[in-house]
Amino acid sequence: MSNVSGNLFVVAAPSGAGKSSMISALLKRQKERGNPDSMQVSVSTTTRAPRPGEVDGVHYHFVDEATFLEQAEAGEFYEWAKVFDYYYGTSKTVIEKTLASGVDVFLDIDWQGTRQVKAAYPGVHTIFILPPSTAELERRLRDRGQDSDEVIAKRMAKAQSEMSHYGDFSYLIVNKDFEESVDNLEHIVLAQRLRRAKQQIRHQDILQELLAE
Ligand SMILES: Nc1nc2c(ncn2[C@@H]2O[C@H](COP(=O)(O)OP(=O)(O)O)[C@@H](O)[C@H]2O)c(=O)[nH]1
Ligand SMILES: Nc1ncnc2c1ncn2[C@@H]1O[C@H](COP(=O)(O)OP(=O)(O)O)[C@@H](O)[C@H]1O
Repeated sequence: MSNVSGNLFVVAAPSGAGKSSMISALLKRQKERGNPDSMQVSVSTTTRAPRPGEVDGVHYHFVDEATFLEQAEAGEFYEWAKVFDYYYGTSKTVIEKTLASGVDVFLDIDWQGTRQVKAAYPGVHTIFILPPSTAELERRLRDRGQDSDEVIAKRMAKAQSEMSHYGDFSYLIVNKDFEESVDNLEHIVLAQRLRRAKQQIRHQDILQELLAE
């Protein structure tokens, strides 16, 4: 177990901008570099139905509304929000344990959840992903081939208001060229990891000096 705690990152975007693909590509790169355990994506709980190919416990913890509200009432979520008619929430204990073990954690959450996380954890690094245009966003949602026309229309209708929250975030990536966008995400993550490690090592030095009589 590392004595340097992990960094918390929020990656938000309008649906279809590419955030899940970018996070997966970053995790794959880390694995290929022999660093597979340095970062994790938090698995949220949701009342949305699984899409074809989505696995319970891997993509989401899929629960019914009564279960979700019970968990929310019991304070089990770090943050939660209603997005596109469904509830979504982040488990508190998993985040705390993972960060304490020195692993960076990614939250793929919306702007409402981001506000709650910023209030609870001011050290969080927040990243917003924009598509190059709204026409391209719609193309990506269609090409993903996972949602009905009705669902896509609903997501497109909300995209503009979601994108209006980009100013709440510390970093902005326009996901045009995919590999370039993953490079940008990786640079942010590695720079913050280095910064935190330096800070924590320095804190240990200071503490040693103070206690060294
Ligand atoms: N607040 C909050 N938002 C979440 C959580 N999990 C997912 N979301 C957001 O809910 C929205 C819809 O997610 P999803 O149904 O997987 O669709 P997708 O983003 O198009 O793949 C996205 O903006 C996600 O970032 C969560 O735990 N909390
Ligand atoms: N830079 C890009 N250029 C073209 N297609 C992309 C790019 N980034 C992501 N995509 C595609 O767009 C679709 C939506 O991406 P996804 O990661 O599921 O978005 P989100 O998680 O933000 O909803 C997927 O089919 C993905 O392969």
